[in-house]
Amino acid sequence: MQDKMCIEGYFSTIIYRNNNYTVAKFKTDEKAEKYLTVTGYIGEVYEDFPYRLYGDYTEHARYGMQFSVESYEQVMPNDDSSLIRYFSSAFFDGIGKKAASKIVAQLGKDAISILKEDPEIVYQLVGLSEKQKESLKSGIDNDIEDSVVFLTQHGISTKNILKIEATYEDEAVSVIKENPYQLVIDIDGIGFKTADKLAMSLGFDEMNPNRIKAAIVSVVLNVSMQTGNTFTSKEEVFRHLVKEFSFYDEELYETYLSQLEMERLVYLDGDALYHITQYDAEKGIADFLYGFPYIDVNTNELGDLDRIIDEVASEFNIEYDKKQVEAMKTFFDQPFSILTGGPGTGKTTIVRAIIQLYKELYPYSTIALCAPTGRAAKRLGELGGISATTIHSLLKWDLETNTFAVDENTPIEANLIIIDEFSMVDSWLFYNLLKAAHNVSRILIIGDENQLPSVGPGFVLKDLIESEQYALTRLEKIYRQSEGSDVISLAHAMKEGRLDGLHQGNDVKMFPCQNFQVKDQILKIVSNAFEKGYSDLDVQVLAPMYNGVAGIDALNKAMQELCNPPSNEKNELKLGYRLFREQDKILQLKNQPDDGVYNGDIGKIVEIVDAKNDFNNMARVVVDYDGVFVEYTGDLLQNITHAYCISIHKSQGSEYPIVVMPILKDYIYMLQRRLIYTGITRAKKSLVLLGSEEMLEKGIQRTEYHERKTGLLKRIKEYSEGIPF
Ligand SMILES: Nc1ncnc2c1ncn2[C@@H]1O[C@H](COP(=O)(O)OP(=O)(O)OP(=O)(O)O)[C@@H](O)[C@H]1O
Repeated sequence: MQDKMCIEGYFSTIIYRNNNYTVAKFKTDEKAEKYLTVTGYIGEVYEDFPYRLYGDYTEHARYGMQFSVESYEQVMPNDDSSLIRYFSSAFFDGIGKKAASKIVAQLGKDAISILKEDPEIVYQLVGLSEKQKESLKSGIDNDIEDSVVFLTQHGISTKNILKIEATYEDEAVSVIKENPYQLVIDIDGIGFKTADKLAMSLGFDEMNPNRIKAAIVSVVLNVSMQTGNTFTSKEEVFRHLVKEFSFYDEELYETYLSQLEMERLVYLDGDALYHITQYDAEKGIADFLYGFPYIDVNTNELGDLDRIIDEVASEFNIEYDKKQVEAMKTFFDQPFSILTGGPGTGKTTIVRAIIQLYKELYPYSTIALCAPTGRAAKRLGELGGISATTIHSLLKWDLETNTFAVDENTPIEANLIIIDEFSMVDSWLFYNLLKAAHNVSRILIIGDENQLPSVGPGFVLKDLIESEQYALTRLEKIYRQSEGSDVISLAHAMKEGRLDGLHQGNDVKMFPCQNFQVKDQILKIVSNAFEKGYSDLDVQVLAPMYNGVAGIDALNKAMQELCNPPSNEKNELKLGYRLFREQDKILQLKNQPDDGVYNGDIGKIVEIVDAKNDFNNMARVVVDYDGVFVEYTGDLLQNITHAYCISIHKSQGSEYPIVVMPILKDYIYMLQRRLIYTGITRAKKSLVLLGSEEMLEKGIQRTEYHERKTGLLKRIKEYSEGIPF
């Protein structure tokens, strides 16, 4: 901070504000009315309080000299005029310029610190009404501004300061001084590292119990997030403590674990160690489903179901087979049911029928259709004549705090919830959905049980099915006969560990090639597809890893050259090792619900504005996601990457006309049946596999590899066996 420029003055006008990114007029000289435009992440500021801003002057091509703020702090007013301005500000209700002058005249230039130290002094002031004295006392008591100064001094970013203030209000400084690691627990977005930095600068000891306990909680959560397992083991966490924190005391470790368990930060189940959020999620799911539904469901009208199914069949001009009819009846018979099946087995067909039947049977009821990704939600919405949303937007997720506005107190206002692509739903998200579903009378989940599990911890679909406690319809007959049906046959064979039809079909091709040849082969295939009229959005290359000659990064670079070469007409932006260009195919990496764009969505860059041409002095990228335009600046730019080649995990929930998938020896540690199956079932029309058939064969034989450790099945069983816990 020391080597940064520093200016002092008052904020006068906020010109622009978006997620705390602020452009403001800042008065640097009150008498001369001198203003400067300042930009940066700035929280709530007060007009009548002087501020000290740290940062740099920047010359803006269009708007001239500006000051880019890196951090800021309030300055205690200490001359007559700024003190009078302060005491007559909105902080002190009922105190005007006259009364403020009296305060300053009696207490002098240290008025603020005198009042802070001894607020009772207000009663000794003369010339103020009782009301004014009370107002002075309560206004001065406001500690928030001290916390800004304190946190700034300890290197906490402005963004995090805003979150800390919102959570602790007046208590911020005292909470942090006592235990900075409390931030990890209370503030989403502040991790162990940030809190640790603060603690170290406050002089905390490396072996401070709060530090080691916070480290344990953070390791437990990180291991879960990295592995997808909902729990880890006591031993594994201890190994991390030894390696990363030089903590060797096993006895003390046990003590800390018991304390953390009592504080409800972790949960121990034998040797299995859960982060409390993961335990609560699994227990909460089992608990909710055990008692579901929580309201009376009237099933009297169902006498007519057979007739109405016939009506719907003729309306849609289809003859449902026995299993499909059974699926519909099960849905109406059971409040919670699961529909599973591979591609082309009629899942969509059944959902469409169920929606129609439900509307006829319960014309005044409402249906919430949702899916974990934006793309899947869009597809789902197209079939039922009802709009579908992502689960996150159904629950009104708040990105900043990672909380849901729709919850047990503000529940989902629908009678039926249908969730598609359920294999992608993790345990924590499902729990949050169920918590808000007490007024719902029916839930239907649909998913392909052979696909990869969710990115987040848990394997909910698998556990629910394996528990055998819930109504399940497994669709097996393949109906799709048209384009892409060879892909579907191959997928179904793969489920049994076979590769039927790999060389016979028209829609599936396998070309042998070595890893160093993959790039050229892909470029050839993509060029051929372009010649046939396909666009780069139609062809999706999928790979399981990022590094190496045939990794995602290298393939993206090569494909960018082919699909979107440099041109004078296209603006570019370099971000780290990536070079974005207008017209690039882009992948969204995170959920951004406010912008209507979600993890896994694919779009095209329509505009890149260089920082020097931007009003806010920030580089800007605008991406078009099929009509939804999203603007990225600052940190948000981390949320996009190139999408010519993406990971199989990221492709979950999406489908593409042509999928090209290298299967190479390089990927040996990644290849397993669920991964390959998920990748190939993304192909709607054709699938091109490149590489080694031997690796493909090996991969699909690997079924237990990387299987997740979860506790949901056990929790469900405990409930069904009536074991209280
Ligand atoms: N009983 C049936 N009679 C005739 N065609 C059917 C029947 N059931 C489904 N189909 C047809 O089979 C095709 C695949 O069905 P559907 O799209 O519902 O399957 P899906 O399981 O949702 O597949 P995917 O997961 O690939 O989207 C569709 O064209 C559908 O019209």
